[in-house]
Amino acid sequence: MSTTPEQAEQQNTPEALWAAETVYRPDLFAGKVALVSGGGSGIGRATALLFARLGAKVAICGRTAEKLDAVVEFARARGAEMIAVPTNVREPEQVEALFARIDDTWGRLDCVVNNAGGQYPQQAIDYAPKGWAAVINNNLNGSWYMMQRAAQYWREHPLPTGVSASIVNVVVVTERGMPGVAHTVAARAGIIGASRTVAVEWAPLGIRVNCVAPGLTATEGLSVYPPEAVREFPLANPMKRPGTAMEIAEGCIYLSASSGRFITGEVLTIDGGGKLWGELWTAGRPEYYKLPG
Ligand SMILES: CCCCCCC/C=C/C(=O)SCCNC(=O)CCNC(=O)[C@H](O)C(C)(C)COP(=O)(O)OP(=O)(O)OC[C@H]1O[C@@H](n2cnc3c(N)ncnc32)[C@H](O)[C@@H]1OP(=O)(O)O
Ligand SMILES: NC(=O)C1=CN([C@@H]2O[C@H](COP(=O)(O)OP(=O)(O)OC[C@H]3O[C@@H](n4cnc5c(N)ncnc54)[C@H](OP(=O)(O)O)[C@@H]3O)[C@@H](O)[C@H]2O)C=CC1
Repeated sequence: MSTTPEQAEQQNTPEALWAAETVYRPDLFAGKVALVSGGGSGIGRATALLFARLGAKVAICGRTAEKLDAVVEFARARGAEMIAVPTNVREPEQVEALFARIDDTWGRLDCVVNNAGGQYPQQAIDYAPKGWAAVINNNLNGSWYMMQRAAQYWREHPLPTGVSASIVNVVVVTERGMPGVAHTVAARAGIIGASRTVAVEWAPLGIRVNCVAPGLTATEGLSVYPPEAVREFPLANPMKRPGTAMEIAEGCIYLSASSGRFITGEVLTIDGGGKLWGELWTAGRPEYYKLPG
């Protein structure tokens, strides 16, 4: 990769993220509360720290308490208000407890970035039913439980007139084939479809619902991909580099902030042009598709 794993790791440290340049003004989210799932690492951590830098009170969730605690400790040491709520988004009762904790702590919620997710690379023809179900449960059902609970929260606790609530679902690019991850493409296409429909149903509640579709992004999440796939990842887009967690975070902020106030039901693709050109073999390139020489 033109961005090496070491460079990606350096860009993704909390220190580097906190110091990274941003176009946004520091009080953009003053008085507002944001929830970021999967906030203990990668894109979720970058988004949570950016919300915090811009004045939001932030709740982060994920399954691993240690990862969340490290982010919270870092942010609090810099004056931010942040809480960690260990949560498996696949479990509706844990999602319920998460929203109760936010309500008890701040009595308000403005923005949800529904970023938690994951999959594993394998040729689709070999997926075990349990593996397909795990990915669908994580990325379709888990994301849905979070969206639905957020909407219920805003139905019970409407924001002041003129202030919209925002849900941003982090998905994948679904317009093109993505060999090796058909299960996640299916799950995320479901979330995109649901988002377009509830963007209409929930507009009367003042809720905007959008998606961000990252292209290949250098995070610790890429460690599950085989080395031959990772070597080819620069071929995934015409810019011939992976995106950074900060580049995806800034897109999530754009849709969450007042900059997104007339945008709902949309998918913002941040992929360096990858859906227009490039090759992505997440489980390695099969013999049939090997290039001559
Ligand atoms: C446009 C460009 C897009 C680029 C896309 C490609 C790049 C994308 C990158 C990312 O999204 S990285 C960020 C996300 N991080 C991850 O994906 C890593 C985490 N992944 C996981 O945690 C798992 O994949 C999971 C399935 C989501 C975890 O669920 P769970 O804990 O319930 O699963 P397991 O108990 O581990 O496994 C259940 C079941 O799943 C099958 N399975 C799991 N891993 C594999 C594997 N590596 N190979 C084949 N099959 C797998 C298997 O059936 C498991 O059952 P058992 O065999 O264990 O009984
Ligand atoms: N990096 C990339 O190239 C791309 C990433 N994406 C998507 O972006 C999102 C962030 O990925 P990225 O930052 O790269 O990778 P990470 O693996 O760093 O982030 C995924 C986060 O989600 C959390 N998570 C996973 N499953 C659950 C669950 N069931 N409940 C709660 N939290 C969960 C993980 O924490 P824990 O394991 O502790 O629960 C982790 O913090 C994911 O949805 C990913 O699929 C989409 C396209 C490309």
